[in-house]
Amino acid sequence: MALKITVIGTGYLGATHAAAMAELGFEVLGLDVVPEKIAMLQRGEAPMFEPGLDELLRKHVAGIEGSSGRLRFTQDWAEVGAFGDVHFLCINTPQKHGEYACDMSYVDSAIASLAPHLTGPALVVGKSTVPVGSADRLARYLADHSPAGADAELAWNPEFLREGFAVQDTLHPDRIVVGVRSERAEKLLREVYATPVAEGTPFVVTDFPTAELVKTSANSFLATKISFINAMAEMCEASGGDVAKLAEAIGYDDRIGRKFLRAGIGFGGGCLPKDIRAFMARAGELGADQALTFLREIDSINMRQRGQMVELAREALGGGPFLGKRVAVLGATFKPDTDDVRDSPALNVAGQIHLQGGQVTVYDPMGMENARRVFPTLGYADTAVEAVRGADVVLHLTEWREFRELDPAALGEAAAVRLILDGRNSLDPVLWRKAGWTYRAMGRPTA
Ligand SMILES: NC(=O)C1=CN([C@@H]2O[C@H](COP(=O)(O)OP(=O)(O)OC[C@H]3O[C@@H](n4cnc5c(N)ncnc54)[C@H](O)[C@@H]3O)[C@@H](O)[C@H]2O)C=CC1
Ligand SMILES: O=C(O)[C@H]1O[C@H](OP(=O)(O)OP(=O)(O)OC[C@H]2O[C@@H](n3ccc(=O)[nH]c3=O)[C@H](O)[C@@H]2O)[C@H](O)[C@@H](O)[C@@H]1O
Repeated sequence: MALKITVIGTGYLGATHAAAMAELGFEVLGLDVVPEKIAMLQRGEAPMFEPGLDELLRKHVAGIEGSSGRLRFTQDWAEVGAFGDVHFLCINTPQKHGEYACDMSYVDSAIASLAPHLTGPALVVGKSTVPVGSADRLARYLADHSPAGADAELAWNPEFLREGFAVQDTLHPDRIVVGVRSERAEKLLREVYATPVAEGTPFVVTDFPTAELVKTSANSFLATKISFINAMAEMCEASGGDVAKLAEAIGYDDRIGRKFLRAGIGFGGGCLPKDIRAFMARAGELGADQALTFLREIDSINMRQRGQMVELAREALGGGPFLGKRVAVLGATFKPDTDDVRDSPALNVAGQIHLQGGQVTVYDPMGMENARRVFPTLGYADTAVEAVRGADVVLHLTEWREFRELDPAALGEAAAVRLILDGRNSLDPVLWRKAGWTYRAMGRPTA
């Protein structure tokens, strides 16, 4: 009989994981503590914008005409405890307020709610990104707080999906990593992931600390590539070089690779920034000073990029205060193809200029609702052209395809001054300059 799977926490990761598990043929029950999310999911609607997810939900959510009926959602812990053979934890692990460390309270609370309801045999599988050592602590908690007959066991299975590609990444991952303490746990996880493994996805079996560290080091490496290229952008800026050409040229070396070498306002989102900070905090606790010092530099280069963008805008406007200047901001999400504005470099830059007296108007194809909620005092427009109307400078801060397809000539009619700063190094300078715009990007020649 097919395994029964529960997914606890149905946000960006969990909603996708639940739908993907149903697609792989399992009976799935998702749980969240936010009633609005459950209500949306029960209607087959994703609680966020993620390409392809609504379609996958509608294909499987029970009660929707023509669906497989394999996917249901609930708020009832007893139902979840009794339902599953494998319980995936997809709970948020944000940065603690005012500290670098990871806030594990949401995961702790979810395990505390689940444990007493488990019926055996039950495998609880952590997917959240956590500080190394957490799985060991949670395994002990589970052993102490689940009913004896439940035979409950913990495994750790970090997730590597990217927002914007979440469905594809979940169904066809680069690799599957599992931290396990028994053959039973490994066997169950091999059963869960039999389809991608049969398609050739590597299945890496390891211990708890390694599984936890694989996740945080993978994100740290990605962050390192971005901060490296941003440091090179500074060198290019100082010497007249072109960081886009430099990235292309070094990227042809297979050992370096071309991905994650786009210079600009740096990385944001609900993961990379908080994950490297949590890694730093944990490195500090463990006395791993090299790791701490190294990651601190990656983080500070990244945060500096946002300030650099503000200074570039100030300089382009002739220096001095932003007071009375009209600034159009294209992009609010932390990257394209998502509505996620968590720790968004674009909103951060927009906010800094606004707080310094600039009259900022933001437009984003998908992130307007979330941006308005977290930054209600910024100005917002319904289209790119409206945002640009009367602007003294245009900042391109999230590289949506819609912005690459804009007609610079038409936009020029709306702007007061044809001045564009490309914070994502992804517009075509030739096209914009041809239409009479002054185009500037960090680490690129001025003309
Ligand atoms: N968003 C992403 O692309 C990826 C996220 N991750 C990791 O996955 C974890 C989850 O991240 P997201 O999905 O982005 O966060 P999220 O905030 O979108 O989703 C977390 C969900 O857990 C729910 N929740 C909180 N406390 C709960 C409790 N006690 N019981 C049941 N549900 C509870 C929340 O209501 C929320 O819906 C984090 O550790 C993150 O670092 C890992 C890889 C990719
Ligand atoms: O742990 C997580 O949650 C996830 O974090 C990242 O995924 P994601 O946050 O969706 O976004 P990325 O595509 O990695 O982009 C992160 C940030 O880096 C920026 N970036 C990316 C690439 C680049 O060349 N330059 C650059 O500034 C993006 O604009 C964005 O702000 C990782 O890529 C995933 O593998 C991981 O699972």
